[in-house]
Amino acid sequence: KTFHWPSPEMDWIDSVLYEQPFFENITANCAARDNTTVAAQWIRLAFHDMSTYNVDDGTGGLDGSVIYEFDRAENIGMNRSIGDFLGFSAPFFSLADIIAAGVVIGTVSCDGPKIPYRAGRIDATSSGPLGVPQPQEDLALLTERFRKAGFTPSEMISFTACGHVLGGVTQQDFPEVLKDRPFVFFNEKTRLFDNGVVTQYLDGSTTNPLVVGVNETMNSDLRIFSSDGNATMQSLTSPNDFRSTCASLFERMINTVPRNVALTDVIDPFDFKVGTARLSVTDDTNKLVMTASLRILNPKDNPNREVSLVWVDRDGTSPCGEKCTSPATNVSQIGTTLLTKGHGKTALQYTFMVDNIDPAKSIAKFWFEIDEKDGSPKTEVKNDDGSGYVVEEHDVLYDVTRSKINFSATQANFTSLIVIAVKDEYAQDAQIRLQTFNPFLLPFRTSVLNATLDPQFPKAAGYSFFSVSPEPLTNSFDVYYGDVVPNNLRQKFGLVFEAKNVGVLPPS
Ligand code: HEM
Repeated sequence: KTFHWPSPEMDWIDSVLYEQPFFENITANCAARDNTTVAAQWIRLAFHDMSTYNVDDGTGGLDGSVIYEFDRAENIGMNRSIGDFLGFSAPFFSLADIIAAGVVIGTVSCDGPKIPYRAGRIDATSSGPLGVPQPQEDLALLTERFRKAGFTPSEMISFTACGHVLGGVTQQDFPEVLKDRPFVFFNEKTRLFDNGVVTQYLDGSTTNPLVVGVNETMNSDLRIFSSDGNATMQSLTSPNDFRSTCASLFERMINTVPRNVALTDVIDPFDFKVGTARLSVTDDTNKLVMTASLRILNPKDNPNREVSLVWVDRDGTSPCGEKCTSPATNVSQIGTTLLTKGHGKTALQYTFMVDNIDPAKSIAKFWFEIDEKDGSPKTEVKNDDGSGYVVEEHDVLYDVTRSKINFSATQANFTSLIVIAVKDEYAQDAQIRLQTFNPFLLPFRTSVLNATLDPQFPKAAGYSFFSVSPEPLTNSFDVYYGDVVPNNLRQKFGLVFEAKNVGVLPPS
């Protein structure tokens, strides 16, 4: 299981799911918030976003339209968690994709089952139709709402039971349901994922406010759970069956997308993952430097292992004898809860820095060698087709050595200066354009900016340096040489966080 490198798209999505602490930290260990849990808020948000689906014409579904629907009565309380989803998106990773990832990551953070994840959702640009089931509605209307969203009457029961495993009812949102307390969990015995919502309902001990509330009209869980004489609820008493039922219904929920949207294959953690190979110009030696990384899944415990990056230059030869070999400069254990608990895997990340690269010959291709130092043959990691990792671009580089990012004291804001190195022979009259992406403002913003020759950076190693400052909170960009058309794309998905110079924004 590996992608054909380079794929900045797969690299990024995989890292949000399996490597980065930032998103999962919000829900780590089934974190509590606003009386409930973050995971419960995320799952409810996804459900409400998905509820605009119309199975009859294949429109709506999980499409991020919820951001245009916060003022609806059916979405009361929904905007409490939307801020959690900002900052992770990219032109190929929509708000809807990260909301879907929230279901997968949130569920696992509360010890729930692993849910397969696909990306590729497309964000709506306006609100969808009404359609979220509400507690005061009668059984016929609730059943119709679930049918319209693609669920049978029996699935409606299981799905609602699974949805109401985590979290509960907030009085401020539903004063008709809760009269005398600020909040009640659907299952008061645990905040974690189990089937108490089913067993307590069946044995009569439940405190679920949508079952035993004083206001019968609002007891929608009771109406739904009992709608087939409890047959479906009785089929969910085995904890394992319940987990797998919920995993597949949550998977259906996050994969309910408009008919014209094609989701990717399931994105499981890759066995070997090669990160971005970033070439830039050193600031003092007139040479190039390249950083790269290799993640190994489920490595044996072996402190003697040696992992090297092997490379050849653009003459197809090697300036260091038979081949150039650079040992890893660092190794660290990485992995989110979704990787470790969800998939039962561990991972080691090896990072590399090749310096002193002759700019005239650069690096044409690299691969990795893993030597366990136990007499077994070395493992070569050479892309999915065995061809090695080919560095295509040498003339227009995202120069992370000169680029700079400035964070505000709280880290809530940041600006950047992005520097692009252009080979001198292409620099004269060059049109360097950045298509930038800001995933912190809703709806997300794309802009096209011109980078201009920057006199503060003298020519070096045969390159001239162009720079531009994107709007604050821009997290990523694509670099074009000429007009913004596919053929002119030179650097895909540069992250401003790769900039080597980190500064502080003056207080505003
Ligand atoms: C007839 C169907 C349903 C009705 C009428 C309904 C209604 C409600 C209500 C009134 C609340 C309390 C929200 C608040 O106080 O802010 C709630 C919470 C919740 N619902 Fe549902 N729900 C239904 C089905 C589902 C389904 C299918 C899911 C599936 C994912 C789901 C997920 C959740 C979650 C996770 C919470 C807890 C939110 C929190 O603690 O912040 N619900 N639901």
